Amino acid sequence: MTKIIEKFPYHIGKEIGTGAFASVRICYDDNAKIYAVKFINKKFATKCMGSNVWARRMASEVQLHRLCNGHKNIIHFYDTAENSHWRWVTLEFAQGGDLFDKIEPEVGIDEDVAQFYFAQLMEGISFMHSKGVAHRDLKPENILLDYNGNLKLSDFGFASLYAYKGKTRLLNSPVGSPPYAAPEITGQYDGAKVDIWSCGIILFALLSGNTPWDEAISNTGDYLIYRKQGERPSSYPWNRLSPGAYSIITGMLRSDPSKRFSIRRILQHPWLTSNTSFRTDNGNCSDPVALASRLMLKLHIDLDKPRSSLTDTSTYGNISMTQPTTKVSESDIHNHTAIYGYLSQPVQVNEEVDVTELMEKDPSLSQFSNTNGFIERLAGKAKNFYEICPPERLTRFYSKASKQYIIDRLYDTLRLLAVSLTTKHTSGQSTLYVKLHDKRKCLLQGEIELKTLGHNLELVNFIKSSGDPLEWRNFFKNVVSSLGKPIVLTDITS
Ligand SMILES: Nc1ncnc2c1ncn2[C@@H]1O[C@H](COP(=O)(O)OP(=O)(O)OP(=O)(O)O)[C@@H](O)[C@H]1O
Repeated sequence: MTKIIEKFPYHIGKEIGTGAFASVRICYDDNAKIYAVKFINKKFATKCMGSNVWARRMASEVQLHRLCNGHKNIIHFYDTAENSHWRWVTLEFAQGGDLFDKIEPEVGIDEDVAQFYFAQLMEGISFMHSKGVAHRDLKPENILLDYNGNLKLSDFGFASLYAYKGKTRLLNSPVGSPPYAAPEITGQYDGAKVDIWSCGIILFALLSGNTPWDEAISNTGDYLIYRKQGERPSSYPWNRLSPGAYSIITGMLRSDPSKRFSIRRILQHPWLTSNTSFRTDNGNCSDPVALASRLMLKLHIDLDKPRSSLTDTSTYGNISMTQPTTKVSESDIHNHTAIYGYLSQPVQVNEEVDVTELMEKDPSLSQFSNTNGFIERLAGKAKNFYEICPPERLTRFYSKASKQYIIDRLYDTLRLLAVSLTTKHTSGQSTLYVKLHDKRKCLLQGEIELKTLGHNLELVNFIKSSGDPLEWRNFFKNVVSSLGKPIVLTDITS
């Protein structure tokens, strides 16, 4: 691929994510070293935020991320530069994708796997706090994995310096995503304590596949019930947690920040110190293949069981605090090139793909199987995490139905789910751009890409561009369950 941006030092590959003002793409240098580069369209960011606010936010993100360089559970910051149109930030590429893409909604992951990831999360946060930096936007979108399945914290867009040279200060901007944000976020608050709250919600989501409430900033819904139960709930799903997990989570989710567990107390909690089955002495994963297999074996879509539809997706209000409402107009989202121009052009696919070999090695097929055989077979041959748990999103399926038939059925289903939708057809590929709100009323958007692989085989890929990966998987499950077995291939022989 050619260098097409003035002064840009890397070759540009495919888009791997988008944020409020950014398109994140894989890029590589002349030595084939890979990076994730976050491109910000300066004109667009300035228009939405005002030049002063944007310049200050950018400077702070870069400065604080650089300050937190040097920890194995934090994405490494390399460099930043700009030309007349673009500002770019060069980062370590988290090759394993989103951790929460590998987590089953409403189910979660096994407790020892959660202990492993939670310990890595707390080590990353503890390092940030030792530098005086609060992240303030901890949520599944910002928890990535490297090549070996180790956790990497990303996105310093809302980070803030709360301690410097022994002095601390209270913060006061209401940032974060409602399900993960601490109750005190609307007033003055201690930056370290709001991060601890968010990590408590993340641990709850790791173990149960859901967040405990829509938001804790008002005394309503499930949070109100939690408060009424003296923050010692005994109902489902709290009663599914082991005593140790219950103790650490409720200690982190104390509404009074002065009573909330400190990082020190969390790191010394017996629930965290007692089980180290996946950890080496330096905190990395001791058995990446076993870890990946355990994650994959929890993913399951039962095509014989009808699923309840997404909740009211037609309401377009109440967007996550992280997502400015002035963000991108509806037409901009569906016409991505309006904002990102040639950065968004689809990458070319290799037409000479060997379909049988591809399917035999594709772990995403295992989520439709009722047995563990597929993953056990892969694990028997695998040497690395990514051979079992691939970097590509697992929200995809194969089909032998005709492309037009799949598109028609997708249209029917998406209409029922009140998903906003536009379509683009190019040779050999059709793309449906979707935008909806998840059950927490946070924005979810991405594309459903249909690619003909030959041999009457279509690959249907649900690629999230922004939003909660757990909710994206929920959306995928709803659509796939509604399409059902005649369309979705459940194993390589069907
Ligand atoms: N270093 C990375 N390696 C791999 N993927 C990445 C990396 N950085 C970001 N991404 C992907 O791009 C997405 C958007 O990146 P990021 O959250 O940094 O953008 P943002 O503009 O700050 O987003 P937001 O609007 O949520 O604040 C992430 O959710 C992730 O899927």
